[in-house]
Amino acid sequence: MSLLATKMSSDDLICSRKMARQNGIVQPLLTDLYQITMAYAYWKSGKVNDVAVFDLFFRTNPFQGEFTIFAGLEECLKFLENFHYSDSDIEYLKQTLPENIEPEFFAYLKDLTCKDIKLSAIEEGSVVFPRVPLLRVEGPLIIAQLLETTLLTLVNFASLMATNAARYRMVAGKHVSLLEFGLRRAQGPDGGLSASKYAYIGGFDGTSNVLAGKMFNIPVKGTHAHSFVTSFSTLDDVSSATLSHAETRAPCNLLQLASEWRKKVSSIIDISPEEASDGELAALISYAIAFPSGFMALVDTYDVKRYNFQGLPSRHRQRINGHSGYNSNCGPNGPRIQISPSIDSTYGYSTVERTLRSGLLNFCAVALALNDCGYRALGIRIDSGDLAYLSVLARETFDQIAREFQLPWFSKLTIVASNDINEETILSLNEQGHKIDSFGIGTHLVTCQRQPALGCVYKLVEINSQPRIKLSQDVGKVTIPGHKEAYRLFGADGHALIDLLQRSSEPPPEVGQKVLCRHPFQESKRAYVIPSKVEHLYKMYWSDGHICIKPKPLLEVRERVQSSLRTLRQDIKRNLNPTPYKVAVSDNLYNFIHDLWLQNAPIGELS
Ligand SMILES: Nc1ncnc2c1ncn2[C@@H]1O[C@H](COP(=O)(O)OP(=O)(O)OP(=O)(O)O)[C@@H](O)[C@H]1O
Ligand SMILES: O=P(O)(O)OC[C@H]1O[C@H](OP(=O)(O)OP(=O)(O)O)[C@H](O)[C@@H]1O
Ligand SMILES: O=C(O)c1cccnc1
Ligand SMILES: [Mg+2]
Repeated sequence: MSLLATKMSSDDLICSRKMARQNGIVQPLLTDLYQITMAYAYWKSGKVNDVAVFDLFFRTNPFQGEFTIFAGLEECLKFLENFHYSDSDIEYLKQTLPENIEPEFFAYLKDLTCKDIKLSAIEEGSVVFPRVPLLRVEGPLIIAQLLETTLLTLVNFASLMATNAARYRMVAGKHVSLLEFGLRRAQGPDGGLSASKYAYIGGFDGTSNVLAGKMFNIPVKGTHAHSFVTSFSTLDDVSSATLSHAETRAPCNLLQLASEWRKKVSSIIDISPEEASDGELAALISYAIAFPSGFMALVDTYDVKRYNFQGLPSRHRQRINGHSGYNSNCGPNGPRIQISPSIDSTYGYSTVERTLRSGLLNFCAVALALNDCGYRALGIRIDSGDLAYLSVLARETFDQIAREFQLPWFSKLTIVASNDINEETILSLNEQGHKIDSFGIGTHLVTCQRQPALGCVYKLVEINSQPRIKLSQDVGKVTIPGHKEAYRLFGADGHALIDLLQRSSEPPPEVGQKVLCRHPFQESKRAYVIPSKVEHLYKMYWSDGHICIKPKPLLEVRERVQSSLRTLRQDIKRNLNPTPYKVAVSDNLYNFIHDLWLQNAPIGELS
């Protein structure tokens, strides 16, 4: 990956690790009012010593998929560690809650910590499935209840984002670089920061978000914007054209060199230099002088819309799909690129042609001038038009130049594509064939446009050792009661086969031993499984007032996502109509659920 990236010294790395701290707004008051009013009502009704078990789980996988990535655990642990109402929090609550609240309740809140809470969880970065609790919170009812909203907000978006990012990684393949460019379009500053963190965990390679880079030690990368190009009008805008040669340090006039190269290249790729924008050339020269070793140019500024046809109805714009006219051939004066006829040729140049005529020509001229000064350009970014078609044309141009001037590295220049990209766009680009090395993705990724919430819930499943069930007309919403364990059973081929929930009092399933796995609600759906491997999904992460298992660094969580995804069969991960992964309960738990269900469901009377 060769986008312009910042360099970090080891001091910086230490500093950024120290900075990997709890987001400042995560604190006990980041909750719903009803948690605190319930806490008071529990306290008033003598429930201070009640002990509860809550499960945090979701009911459906997002994005019409059949898997989810669990994320947010590290933040949950930091939240438990720092849980404490400050004096000003207490003061605020005194002013906000009704006047009849007894002062002793505030004294109780003031001393509240999570020291009596136990938190068991699935490892962060694991693939997870509906109904299998991601977190199990045990401890005093009041404090366990007070944690609900904050734990949900920490897990819901994190898991949704990590899943979204993992899906982009799956469709893009492992050799394409994925950059998160979403901060400007995210759901506010905190949404943007979380999106950068969990996009990285899900498989993105870097972010343009500088604070995320500093706080979480994520590689920060980027190119430049259209405004940089449009701020230059003529070649006179190049204030200083001198660049020291990389090795000899001799002064080189980049403006002169680039202008000469533009003439030479234009004859080779059959584009007239008069058609290229001088302002754009001035901008690219200036950027190259600022970053001679990191020259990455946005080449689509002067496209048909911006240059010639402002306000043209969109139906007249260059449209996507269906291009077939790209291929290179050799003309009478040497190699040529054949440009396909533009769809809206009646209106002048299409985006495709304009991008080639101006941006690409100017880029090649500056890249070749930089080469004369001992530097290698990095590549281009395309942010409009038919990304498949343009990337192929750009690569062909690079290949032509590589051949013509014996510069093999020119063929390997990076092509970055951006502009409203989503999963479907990448799938479609793959189908069409493209030469893109890197996708810059913002809006669809960070806003999770296809599904904006995961829908994790936090349900009471046991109180004072008594199971609790929440009934619903909708069977899918009936909770699975009691203190449970979760196991992942692997099949003979090594893939994960089924997740099994059991009562904690039951012995764990064993390798090679037949286990009856039952659908939690449909009696006839059951199967025997002889696991080749059994993975106990829960570990205790928080107990006795401290973190028991240190959260792994982000990079390891990121690797965990990929290794966990590899345990899933391909048909469960496929984009279209994936096969559902099975989640089952043991026979014992099945009977327990249904006995409790009958006990709790009143018998109606017909009249
Ligand atoms: N070859 C392609 N196949 C499928 N989708 C594509 C292809 N090329 C681009 N796209 C997508 O098509 C959409 C094009 O949107 P839009 O018409 O707004 O862009 P544009 O024509 O470049 O205009 P603008 O200059 O305003 O950005 C984007 O979402 C882009 O990601
Ligand atoms: O399209 P997204 O997936 O949201 O990716 C981020 C977008 O943000 C930038 O555009 P913007 O028009 O804000 O600025 P620019 O001048 O750099 O293109 C960038 O060029 C992308 O188009
Ligand atoms: O660096 C970039 O190219 C970038 C950053 C944010 C948004 N769009 C593009
Ligand atoms: Mg843009």
